[in-house]
Amino acid sequence: MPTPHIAAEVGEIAPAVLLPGDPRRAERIAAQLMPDARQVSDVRGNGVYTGQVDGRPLTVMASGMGMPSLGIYANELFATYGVERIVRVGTAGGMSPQVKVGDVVVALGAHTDSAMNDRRIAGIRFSAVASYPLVAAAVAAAGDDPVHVAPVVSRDHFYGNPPEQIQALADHGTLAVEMEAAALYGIAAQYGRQALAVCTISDHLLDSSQDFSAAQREENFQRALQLALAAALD
Ligand SMILES: O=P(O)(O)O[C@H]1O[C@H](CO)[C@@H](O)[C@H]1O
Ligand SMILES: O=c1cc[nH]c(=O)[nH]1
Repeated sequence: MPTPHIAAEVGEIAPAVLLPGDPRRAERIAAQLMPDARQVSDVRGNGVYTGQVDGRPLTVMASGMGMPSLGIYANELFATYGVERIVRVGTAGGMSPQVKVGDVVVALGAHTDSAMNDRRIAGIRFSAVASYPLVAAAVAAAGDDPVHVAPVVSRDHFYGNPPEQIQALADHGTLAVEMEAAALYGIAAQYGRQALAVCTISDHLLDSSQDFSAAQREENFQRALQLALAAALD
C-alpha cells in the first residue's frame, strides 16, 4: 500500500535506493543508469524511478532538502517498502582547506546541530555514522583516484553558518557541510538497515571563486554517482 508521500505499491521500490536531494538530479541519474526505468510515483512532483543496472534492481528518487524532508522519505522507504540500503548522492559546501570544489567526500559520520537524533536513546548523544560495508564499497570503487573519507556536518540552516563553528568543526577534521546525512544515518540505524552519503563539493565556505552554478550542482555528480552506485549495489 502506498504511503502519504510515495504512491508506489510495495514491491515497486528496489532494495537499493539512490537518494539525491534534487528531483532533477534524480531524474538525470535514473535516465543515465536505467533508460528503461518505470516511474512508480510522482507525489508532490517527486519522481521515483525503478529499473535495473546490470540486472540489479535499483530505485532513484529525491529526498528534498533538509532532514525533515529526508526523514519522511527514509522512514517510508525502510518501514513500508523494506528498503535495505539508501545512498545519498548529494552536494556539500567545503569547509576545510583539505577539500576543493569538485572533490567528492564519502561521509563517514555526520555531526549535526539538528535535534533529529536527540530523542533516539534517552541520555545518549547519538553518533550518526555510515554503514561500514557501504563505505568500504565506495572506497574500493574509487580505486587509485583518491576520495575523501571523513565526517561532514549536517545543518538545519543553509544560510548563516557561524564562522567560529565552521572553523572549530574543520579543526576537528570535518570536511563539508550539507543538510541530510545525520538524519539518514540515524534512521537507517533505527531500522537496522544501511546508509551512506557521498557528496560532491559544490561550493567552498573559505573561497567562493570556484563555486558551482545551480545548473552545475544539478549536473556534476558523475564521480559521486560512481561511488554511490558501487555502494548501493555491492
Ligand atoms: O544537493 P543536495 O543533495 O540537495 O544537498 C545539499 O543541497 C541542498 C542545499 O542547497 C541541501 O539539500 C544540501 O544538503
Ligand atoms: O548544505 C549545503 C550544501 C551545499 N553547499 C553548502 O554550502 N551547504
